[in-house]
Amino acid sequence: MAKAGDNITASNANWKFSGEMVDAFDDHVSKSVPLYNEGHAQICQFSDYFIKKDSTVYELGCSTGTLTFKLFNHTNHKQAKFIGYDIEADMVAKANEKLATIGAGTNIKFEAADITLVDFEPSDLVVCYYTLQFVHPKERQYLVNRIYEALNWGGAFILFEKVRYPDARFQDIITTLYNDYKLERGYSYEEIVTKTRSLKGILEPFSSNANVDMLKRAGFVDICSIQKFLCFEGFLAIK
Ligand SMILES: C[S@@+](CC[C@H](N)C(=O)[O-])C[C@H]1O[C@@H](n2cnc3c(N)ncnc32)[C@H](O)[C@@H]1O
Repeated sequence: MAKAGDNITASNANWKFSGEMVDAFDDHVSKSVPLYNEGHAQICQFSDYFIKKDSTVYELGCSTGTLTFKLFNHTNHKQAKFIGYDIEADMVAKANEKLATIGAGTNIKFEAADITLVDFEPSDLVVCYYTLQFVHPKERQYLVNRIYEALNWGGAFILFEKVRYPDARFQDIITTLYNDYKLERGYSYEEIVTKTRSLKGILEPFSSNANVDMLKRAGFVDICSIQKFLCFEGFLAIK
């Protein structure tokens, strides 16, 4: 195991969202994902158009629940139902610990579940914030199809993903600039390489176009890009 920054250790092709990672996660993700907090704020602003008093709202891959809490705190519709799923029981335990301390009542629920297997109820808003990239490509289209099916007419799917660029020159430039971004945030060369190696076969970004094509194949017609910084992009798709 080698250092991947923020007290996280990792090894080749073996990145994990469990164990020691859980306590370090909030710090690590907000430092390593550009515009992490700004993306959350933007999603809260968009959510005003979709969350109603009888809505069900999903966060798929909720980790420690940070975004679900922000959505709940932001909305005027506290009666709406918020469901956060994460495949890692350790992450869900942390989210539930936070839920117990803020006492948000029973409208927020965190559950350990594989989002490729859960049955979704009709929903007005589904958010996947840097999660779909960890779902194996063979499962991804099927999951997005089911998200589309679960959405009520007029409901939204907000998808943020690490993305690839359409040709080698752009990809090369962006990868180098993202490495610079991490160096500027205090990560060492060793930590940056360790993390990159640990994500082999685990984080598989699609290009921007491939994400849009996947959304279209699922049935979405109205799709727009809502944020982009280097290789990090957010999409809003409305059913
Ligand atoms: C980068 S984190 C998401 C960050 C979070 N949305 C936020 O705003 O802080 C990705 C999360 O997706 C979860 N995940 C990956 N594959 C999953 C799956 N098949 N089902 C549920 N959760 C999954 C991981 O356990 C991890 O907690």
